Amino acid sequence: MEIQEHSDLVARVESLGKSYGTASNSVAALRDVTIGIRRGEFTAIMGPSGSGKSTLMHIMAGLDSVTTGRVWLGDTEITSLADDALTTLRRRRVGFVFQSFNLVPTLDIEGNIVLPFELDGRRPSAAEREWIDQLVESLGLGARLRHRPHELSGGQQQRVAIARALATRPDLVFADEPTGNLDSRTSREVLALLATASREYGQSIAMVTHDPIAASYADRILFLADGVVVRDLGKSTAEEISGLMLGMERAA
Ligand SMILES: Nc1ncnc2c1ncn2[C@@H]1O[C@H](COP(=O)(O)OP(=O)(O)OP(=O)(O)O)[C@@H](O)[C@H]1O
Repeated sequence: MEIQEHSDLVARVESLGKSYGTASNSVAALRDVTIGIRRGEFTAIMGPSGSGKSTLMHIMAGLDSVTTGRVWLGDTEITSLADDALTTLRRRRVGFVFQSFNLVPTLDIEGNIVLPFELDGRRPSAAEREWIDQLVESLGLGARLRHRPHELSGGQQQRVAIARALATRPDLVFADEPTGNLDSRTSREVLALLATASREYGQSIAMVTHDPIAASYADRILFLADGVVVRDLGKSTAEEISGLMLGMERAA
């Protein structure tokens, strides 16, 4: 039965192809990709520039359309959902953490963290409020709730973005180079927070990264090359990941 086979997957794509441009001038960003993101895991997506990482992430998050193939978020096939249904689904079931933090500058930290609820036209329930308070506490943001994003350091801003992404307990958090703008010490803190969210709260996370150290925090590492998944690794050290990347570059 399809549902049982895939019940441990929080997102999956089947025979996914994505091309940009016109027929005569077409770029194949993804070619016949079939892959699932496992529930409760922290998955890193790696690969050289132009290998299709962002395209895969955007399609799985319902931010971009497919050329061929099918996409599911949980049990919902999103491939043919109308825009408004997709927007609602994304708001309720997906969280995002970006390299550039993407906080709303005019809102204070509290306002940024509860924004996903506001956008969904509601306020957090008592249980959700408790969860948010717990997140704020564990991310060390308690003293900052009335501050604006520009008053915080980069690492603090990214912690706010993580709190916002986790606040609705989404099925899946997508993190796009979440440490790209942070120094190495702050990067490690942010990565440790993501790993903790996955380990302790069962949060599923898919993170695009170029950085072997960042990927070493993940439970699983998918490597893309030329629009195809070429390796699917379990937890690995930064050295193992670097070695593999070097080998792939030499083979290319
Ligand atoms: N909107 C677009 N229009 C045309 N081509 C695109 C578009 N977006 C991506 N591409 C092409 O698709 C391919 C895959 O791009 P993608 O951004 O997914 O790669 P990536 O692995 O995320 O790269 P990077 O690590 O540099 O961000 C590339 O050849 C890219 O030029």
